[in-house]
Amino acid sequence: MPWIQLRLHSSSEHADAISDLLMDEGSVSITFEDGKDQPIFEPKLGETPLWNDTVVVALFDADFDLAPVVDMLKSLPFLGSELKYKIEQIEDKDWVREWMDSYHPIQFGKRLWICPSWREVPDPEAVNVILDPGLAFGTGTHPTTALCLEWLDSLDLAGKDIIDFGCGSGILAVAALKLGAAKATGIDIDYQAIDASRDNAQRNQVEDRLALYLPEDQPAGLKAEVLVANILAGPLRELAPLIQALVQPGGKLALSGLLKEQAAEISECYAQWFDMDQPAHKDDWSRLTGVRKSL
Ligand SMILES: C[S@@+](CC[C@H](N)C(=O)[O-])C[C@H]1O[C@@H](n2cnc3c(N)ncnc32)[C@H](O)[C@@H]1O
Repeated sequence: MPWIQLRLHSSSEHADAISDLLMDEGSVSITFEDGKDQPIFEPKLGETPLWNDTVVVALFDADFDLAPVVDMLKSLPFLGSELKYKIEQIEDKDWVREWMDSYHPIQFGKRLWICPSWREVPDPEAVNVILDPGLAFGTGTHPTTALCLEWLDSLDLAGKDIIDFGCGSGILAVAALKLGAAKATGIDIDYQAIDASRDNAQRNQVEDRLALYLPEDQPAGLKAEVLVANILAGPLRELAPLIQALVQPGGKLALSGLLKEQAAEISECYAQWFDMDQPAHKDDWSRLTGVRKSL
């Protein structure tokens, strides 16, 4: 069945109220979009922050008369006759099929592939991680994850233990295990990430070598030979004393999730414990690596 879609510009303050009114009027679905390019990094758990310029997108059945709805919106004091809106016909599509079609196997470095379960594995001899997009962050399509996967592929992980700090979907821990790591520990503040990591480890038959913890449950004295953390510059800075203590002397560190302009500051911060390398870049993002000094 085709649909009609009403798009209108609003603010973070009024978007929820408009959404409720449009649902009352008969909209079958509402989504919010960024009206300008204002990325929202790392919302706190339980928070759903909106953009200053939020576009409310409401979907209606194709035969729905939108004129009274637009009149109602124009009568709202916070929208008024200046209301910026657009009405579009939406052709009917198999949206699930469309979404699935947009995911393909991706190669990272020389040996590693991340493959959605519904695709054929391009190279059965490669190190293949089967992973479907889900609620937790980490499919490999984001440059910050890609930088970590390329780094893991470049290491000799055979027999090593690794910590994936901020494990999200578990993609890095599972990839490390499939690349030969003996055991991995995933840590995340989000229950959904712990569940997703467990599911992805099971799908890849490495669950017996993956331990998962919320930070408060993490064992005392935990240390590993390799640590990877893809969690944005703010937490990397704040958690530096904690993160450095998780790496054994001579152990390897990779930090990702920082923008190019943040790399020098974060590198300097970790240089008190690690011999830091030059950053690697992908798009606007940087990855820092280093080796733990024997302090
Ligand atoms: C950008 S995602 C990275 C996911 C995955 N490791 C990847 O590389 O795609 C960051 C993850 O770090 C988690 N996180 C954020 N702050 C954290 C903290 N203080 N301690 C542990 N995990 C944290 C988030 O819940 C999220 O799952």
